Amino acid sequence: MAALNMAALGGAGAGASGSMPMPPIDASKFPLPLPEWLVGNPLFTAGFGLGAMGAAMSLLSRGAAVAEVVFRRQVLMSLEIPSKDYAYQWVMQWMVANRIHGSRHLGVETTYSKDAAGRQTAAFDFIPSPGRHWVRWRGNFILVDRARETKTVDMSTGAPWETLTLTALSIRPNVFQDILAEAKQAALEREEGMTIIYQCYGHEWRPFGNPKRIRPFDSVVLDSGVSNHVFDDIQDFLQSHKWYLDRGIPYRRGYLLHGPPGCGKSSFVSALAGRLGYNICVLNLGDPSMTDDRLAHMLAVVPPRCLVLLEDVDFAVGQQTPADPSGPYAGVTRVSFSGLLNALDGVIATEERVVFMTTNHFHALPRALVRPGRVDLSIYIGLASRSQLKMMYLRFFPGQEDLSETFATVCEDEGLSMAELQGYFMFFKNKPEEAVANIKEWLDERRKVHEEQLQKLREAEAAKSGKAQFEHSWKMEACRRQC
Ligand SMILES: Nc1ncnc2c1ncn2[C@@H]1O[C@H](COP(=O)(O)OP(=O)(O)OP(=O)(O)O)[C@@H](O)[C@H]1O
Repeated sequence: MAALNMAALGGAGAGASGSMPMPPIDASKFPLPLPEWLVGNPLFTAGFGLGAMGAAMSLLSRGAAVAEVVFRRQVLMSLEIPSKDYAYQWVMQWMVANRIHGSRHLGVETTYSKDAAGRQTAAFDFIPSPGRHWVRWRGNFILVDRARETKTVDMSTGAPWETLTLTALSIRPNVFQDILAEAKQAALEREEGMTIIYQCYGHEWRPFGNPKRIRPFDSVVLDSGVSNHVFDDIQDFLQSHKWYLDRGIPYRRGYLLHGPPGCGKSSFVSALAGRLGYNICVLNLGDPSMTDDRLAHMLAVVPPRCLVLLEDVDFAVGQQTPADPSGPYAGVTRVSFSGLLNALDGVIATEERVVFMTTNHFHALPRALVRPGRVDLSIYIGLASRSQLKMMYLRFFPGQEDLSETFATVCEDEGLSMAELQGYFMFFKNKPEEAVANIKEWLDERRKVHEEQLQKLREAEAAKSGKAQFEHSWKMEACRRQC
């Protein structure tokens, strides 16, 4: 077809350049006898010559295309990495580290961090924008094509699908394995000493913010022995995969941390994850877009080496159906209580996971939720005990054993949460004596505030019951009149 077109063009061209003298054709060289008037016609000879050139060029271009295919197949090799794959982000960062060549189209990724003095600094990383880029790596030139799908998007995130295609000469067959290994190693090093917090976006887990520095295990001060008890339990679980499999027991473990607010439930999960070298997937049952199906799905696709943290698990209690209009959280939550039970330990529940649940309302939890299989270990994390008061004081003011005793004696029966204590100590950085000297006054003030809050609550309750009583008597009166 291309050849025909060229010939046709050639003919037209010949017409246009008809004034150029063309050499006469030797009629004896044609396989078929041509009439004399045609052989001597300059238009015919010019068209014939151009047609032959067109055919030759078409052959050449076909040959080049075939040669390219052969070259690509034999000499080049390529690797496709879809954006859904873990390696995608690793390779993007690898490109940043290895500098991108040959492109003026770069994107910027800004990261904020704080130095030791609390100053905020911003760092810019140039990432490859969609298009072709060259990366020089260990003497090899790698062509990277970042292609963005324009017609379809990832329904779970709304982001367009993307693919990275790496192309390299195949003289080094392991080049891609080496690149992936290096990119993965660099990613692991970046994450070392860090905890990644994952949140769900649509139907997948994505890192939330920058990785956080690991919280030291002993920075969460619990009553004596509690931290180590949980740590030993989870260590034992993580080493018992085969034991569970051999006995046909689903390989999963559930922990429930309960107690008043601000006593360290979430902080403890974070410190525990850091000590185990795990990351955390946070699930929020109060998320209005969370449904029973989505909850089950998210628990099924938890990334490796992650603890799942289900905060305020009492949120789903009382919710009969996902959209129960009479449920206590009507219009707020969509996860039904039975949906939660099934996701944790029902037919659809998946294996291989560690779930931490937290609640401030342990007594509101039905037994179906706290039974073994869903909750295997339940731990009370309460208000500051004497030993916690002392330890917390010593964390802020190391070496002040005597003062820590005095401090603990004053606060012992006050029902302080660790969060309150932390807030108090922040006022007295490096002033251990002042922290002790001011504590009585602070406690008096705190009692006064609590008393005021309690009074307001009582008044609100009284107003509510008064209104209810009035409504009740009004209805009774209406009923009596009707009768
Ligand atoms: N036991 C503790 N040891 C050290 N710090 C603590 C402890 N408990 C709480 N804190 C501090 O108090 C703050 C709140 O703690 P955290 O969120 O872990 O409490 P929580 O029990 O999960 O509260 P809530 O039930 O309201 O979610 C954090 O800044 C944390 O550092």
